[in-house]
Amino acid sequence: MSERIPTLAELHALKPAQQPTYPDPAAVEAVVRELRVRPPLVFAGECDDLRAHLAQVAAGEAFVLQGGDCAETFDGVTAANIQGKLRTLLSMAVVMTYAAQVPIVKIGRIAGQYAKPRSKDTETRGDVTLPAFRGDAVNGFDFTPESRIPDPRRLLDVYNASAATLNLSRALLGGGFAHLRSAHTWNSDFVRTAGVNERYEHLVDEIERALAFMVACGIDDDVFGRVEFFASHEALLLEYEQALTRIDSRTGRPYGVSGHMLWIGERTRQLDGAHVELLRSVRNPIGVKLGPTTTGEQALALADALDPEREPGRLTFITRFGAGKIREGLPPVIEAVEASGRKVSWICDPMHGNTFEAANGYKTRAFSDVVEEVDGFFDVHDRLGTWPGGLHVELTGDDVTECVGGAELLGEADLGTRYETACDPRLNRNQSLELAFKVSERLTDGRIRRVNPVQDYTPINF
Ligand SMILES: O=C[C@H](O)[C@H](O)COP(=O)(O)O
Ligand SMILES: C=C(OP(=O)(O)O)C(=O)O
Ligand SMILES: [Mn+2]
Repeated sequence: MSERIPTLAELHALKPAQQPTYPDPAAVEAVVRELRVRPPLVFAGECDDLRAHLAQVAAGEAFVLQGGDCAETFDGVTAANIQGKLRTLLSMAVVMTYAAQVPIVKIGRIAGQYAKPRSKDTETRGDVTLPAFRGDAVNGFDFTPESRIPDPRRLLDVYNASAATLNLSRALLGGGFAHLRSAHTWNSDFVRTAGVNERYEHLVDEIERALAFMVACGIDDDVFGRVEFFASHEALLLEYEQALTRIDSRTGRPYGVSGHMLWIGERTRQLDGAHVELLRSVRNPIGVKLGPTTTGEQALALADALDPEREPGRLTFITRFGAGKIREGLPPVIEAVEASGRKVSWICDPMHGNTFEAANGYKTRAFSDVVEEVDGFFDVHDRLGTWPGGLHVELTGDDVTECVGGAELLGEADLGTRYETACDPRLNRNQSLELAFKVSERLTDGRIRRVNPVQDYTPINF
């Protein structure tokens, strides 16, 4: 890990991919100056806590649930929207914890997930071609020439939106919203889907009985009232991320303070690239997305660059091979990393390798492909004797119609009913919960090492 924060000039000299071309460099400098004096959004000590939890994941003693929007939007910073996502994540986590009896490390794709890498620089509608939408952090979603011009002042809006989102999340999760006794209410206005919902209600009934039993035994159930929750996003925009990289006063070492966990995307993980250069300098836990072309050699080189000290919990590989490629493509990558003696966390993103365009033009994913990739992920790890460390998904708290399939049997003709994503199609609440049940079935395959959450994972967490 390099201990010096690279300058923006040094990073730009590395010709970073997927950066906006701002029309006014002076405006960018002014924004960066302003960001540099804003308070950190997260505390470095919290990043250390998450790294410690991820060390347990790498050791096969905990499982990660990481989820949220593909692209957060400024309009989406409302209480209802944030609560909806948290409720979805909490209900998934409770299902997975109860069924699998393994601590679930809860990480949102939230409070910073505003910038998008794109496969094409432009978007064409009819005979009009404009710059692609790159997330609210960069330009506007409206398909007009003015709106698509990158505006650096949006980075200040990202900071403010992230601060507001974190503030509400911290208040809710520390203030009773996440108490296990409330588990029924997280699901109370779900669209009733036969099977999934009943299963959830049944499970929560059992948890309530267990809680009542513990209270009767004299255990204070306040310990089930708080949830540890972490924020993560793709560290894509160098101006924003570098301006929010600070020296921690406790340790004198650099931390990215825009989120607890930062990840490098599939399109920006070049070994000699600017994103690797910036993130190797910070102490946060770091993720790297690995797509279907990844070789064992590349993964190992990334691990050496980003985690030279082999620090437990430092590095997470988020694999997104696609349902049809994971069984062939993932084993050599895991084998190469394992053979080096490294212990990283392996997380499955079953979304990004499974995107396709429906006949009616909607960008979508099939729930069956998502499940197939998750199954492939568990099968590969089972076969290699490695620990399947977690799940990374794009989801929302709303009953949207963006991914086809699932218990509601959404078809391509249904996609237009409620298609609201600003970028990639997300699982809706029912599909998310259904996936949580599938994952917990795989986690209970008789393979998990049972741990005692009270002794091995503090603070107490459901
Ligand atoms: O969220 C991820 C990427 O930005 C997205 O998958 C790219 O999508 P595109 O192919 O529509 O640009
Ligand atoms: C861009 C994303 O993924 P990837 O880098 O894996 O394509 C994403 O997570 O939204
Ligand atoms: Mn996405």
